[in-house]
Amino acid sequence: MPNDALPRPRGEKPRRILFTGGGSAGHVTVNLALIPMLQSQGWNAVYMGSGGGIEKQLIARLDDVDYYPISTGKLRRYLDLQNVKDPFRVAKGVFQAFRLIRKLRPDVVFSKGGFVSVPVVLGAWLNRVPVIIHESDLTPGLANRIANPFARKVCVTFGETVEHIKGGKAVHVGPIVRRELLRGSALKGLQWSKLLPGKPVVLVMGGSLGSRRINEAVRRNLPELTKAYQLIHLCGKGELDATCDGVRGYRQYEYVHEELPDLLACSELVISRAGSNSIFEFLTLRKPMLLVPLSKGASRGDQILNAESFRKAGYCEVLQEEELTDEAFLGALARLYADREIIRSRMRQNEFKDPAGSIAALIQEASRK
Ligand SMILES: CC(=O)N[C@H]1[C@@H](OP(=O)(O)OP(=O)(O)OC[C@H]2O[C@@H](n3ccc(=O)[nH]c3=O)[C@H](O)[C@@H]2O)O[C@H](CO)[C@@H](O)[C@@H]1O
Repeated sequence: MPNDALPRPRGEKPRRILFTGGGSAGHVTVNLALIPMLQSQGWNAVYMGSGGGIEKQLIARLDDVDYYPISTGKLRRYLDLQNVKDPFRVAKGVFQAFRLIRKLRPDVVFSKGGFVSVPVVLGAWLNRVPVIIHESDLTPGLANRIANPFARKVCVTFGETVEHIKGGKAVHVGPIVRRELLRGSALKGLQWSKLLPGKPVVLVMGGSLGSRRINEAVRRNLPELTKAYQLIHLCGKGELDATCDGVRGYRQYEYVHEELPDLLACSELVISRAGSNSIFEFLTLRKPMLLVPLSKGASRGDQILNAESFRKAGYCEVLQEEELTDEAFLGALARLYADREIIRSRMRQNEFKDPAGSIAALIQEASRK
């Protein structure tokens, strides 16, 4: 924990904002986009998350953001011995968050959700610090549903989400996309991945943690896939497969950071899970997508709804996990490639009006009250 966690007299400049959110990158990347923007407007940003989660690693890559780890428990939907211990961990987290927030005295808390955010929201509420929540999925996650009564506003990415948010707190702002993603260079992407110009590149991204189902489908079909495409496969931590290393036109990486903009720029199509941040990034960059949403058995089914909304808008092909045969997979990708221009023209009709600016305005407003 940083040493400068000292009380700060109210009214002293700059204003301080406490961010939280974690568990997977999808609960952090919105914060990664907002933090530099708010810092440039004079805010002092601090972060509260778990001691060992991905949020800690991702926030460490930013300048001037002090990180405060707290105890946290997972909100599981399945039976597990940890379920007995976790309520105690969450209670400890609430206590830690309460004390830290009393010390740090932020003007406002911005929560991107994920299980680690619940103690922080409660700690803020107990200190009477205004809370703004962000929900990027079509239906709210469990953490955000628990946090809703303690929040002033809930910013949402999908228009359809407004009706799922209780208390009339929803504000439809649209997707928050990291600015650097818009500045990719196709040439650099090809050079970095050592792929060739002229043959279409498909980027495979199974969400921030990777997806075994997608990884297996891609690797099983490599001989067929590499006839038509080159592949950049972001397969998730611990999911590299050394037996595919020499395959011509195939590159695999566990997770990429600053290379992602260039890799996206050189990709014609994307195969992905249907995590909300990822698919809105692909939409913003006009990348036709083949989506394989996480099944209801393994989640609350939010990705199925995210994917269905994009399918209706004509941005993607969708295959449910149980439909993921080799024939269906290759067929859907071939259709996507054939339809890529029409899909891109539909995507071009979709313009979002400064979502990050709308959130900044809500943050300013909440911090004044
Ligand atoms: C298994 C699980 O619980 N998944 C949830 C999680 O997904 P997940 O954490 O995968 O979230 P998203 O797909 O929304 O976002 C992933 C983020 O990681 C980034 N990225 C990914 C790979 C990489 O190599 N480099 C990189 O920077 C992407 O650009 C994106 O910004 O949060 C999403 C948003 O609430 C939900 O929709 C998902 O259902």
